[in-house]
Amino acid sequence: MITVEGKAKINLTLDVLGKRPDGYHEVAMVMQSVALHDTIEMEKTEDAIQLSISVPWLRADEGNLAWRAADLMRRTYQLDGGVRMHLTKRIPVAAGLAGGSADAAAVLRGMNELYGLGLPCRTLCDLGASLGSDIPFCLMEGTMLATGRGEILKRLEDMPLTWLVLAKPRLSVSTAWAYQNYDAQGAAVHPDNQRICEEIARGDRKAIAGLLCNVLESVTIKKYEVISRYKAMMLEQGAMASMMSGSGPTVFGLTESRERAERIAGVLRQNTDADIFVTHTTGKLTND
Ligand SMILES: C[C@](O)(CO)[C@H](O)COP(=O)(O)OP(=O)(O)OC[C@H]1O[C@@H](n2ccc(N)nc2=O)[C@H](O)[C@@H]1O
Ligand SMILES: Nc1ncnc2c1ncn2[C@@H]1O[C@H](COP(=O)(O)OP(=O)(O)OP(=O)(O)O)[C@@H](O)[C@H]1O
Repeated sequence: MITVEGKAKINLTLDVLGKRPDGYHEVAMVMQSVALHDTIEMEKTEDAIQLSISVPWLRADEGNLAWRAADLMRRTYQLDGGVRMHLTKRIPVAAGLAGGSADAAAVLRGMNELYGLGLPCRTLCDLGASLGSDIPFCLMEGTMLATGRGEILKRLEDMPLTWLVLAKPRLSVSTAWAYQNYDAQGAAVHPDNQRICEEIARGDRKAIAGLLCNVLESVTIKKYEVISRYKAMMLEQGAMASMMSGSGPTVFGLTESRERAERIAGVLRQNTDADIFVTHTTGKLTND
């Protein structure tokens, strides 16, 4: 039996450059992995794919991205067996943190290892991209500039280790809905991706914090005002900067220390009904 991990991500920036003929949007965004992760135990079976999950409310059948990733590997490489998996879910679902993508990435890695396929990361990324735009990033981890529909990745220097607070309101946002509504309203402010990449290369945490920008934020805030409230609370409590991740609704606040992150988390836990996590940024996984 092996145990694999899938880490959550946050978007330091997210820009939408236009709508494509295939229905996806052309994006340019800086993505960052964080330590909050799901764990999947995996062992070979004769032929079935079996999935159990630590929470009852998430489907454990062929609709689950972990299941679909295992099935994709089995079909693509005509494997002569299946896999039994147990998923310990910690990353909030439909939260803008790529939880499902993280699980799929972990299973792709796990099947590669269990079946001794020896596939390089870039092959797993190509396969992963067919299941979801965020999956290639979840395979690479660290700090990346993502373009195309999010699957074209350029490795950046790892962002300097930064503690952060995550606040997940008790609501879920559909990614497709957020992109669709963006088309109707656009955004007044766009991220400066070139500058943030330069500041990441310099390792200037404060400058990075000053450049956070996500064009989907105003779309989701329009429907769920609570997001602005959590942002304001984090800033009042001394976060360097605060922003919604991905299509939301999770809000993250970057902080100067673990102590500050814990303090902000304490205030949010007392004054809101959001799910609150304290975590930190993590670096690259492979030497691609
Ligand atoms: C919001 C982000 O999480 C930011 O990192 C990603 O762009 C979304 O990545 P994801 O959840 O892996 O998205 P996918 O599963 O590939 O797509 C879900 C839906 O989101 C919309 N979508 C997604 C990515 C993209 N570049 N343009 C889109 O319009 C499409 O309607 C698509 O059907
Ligand atoms: N293993 C999984 N974990 C979480 N959600 C899953 C999983 N498999 C399928 N899903 C479905 O995928 C949808 C999106 O969940 P996910 O947690 O990946 O969203 P997200 O954090 O908003 O992702 P992103 O940031 O990539 O847009 C949910 O509606 C959920 O039912």
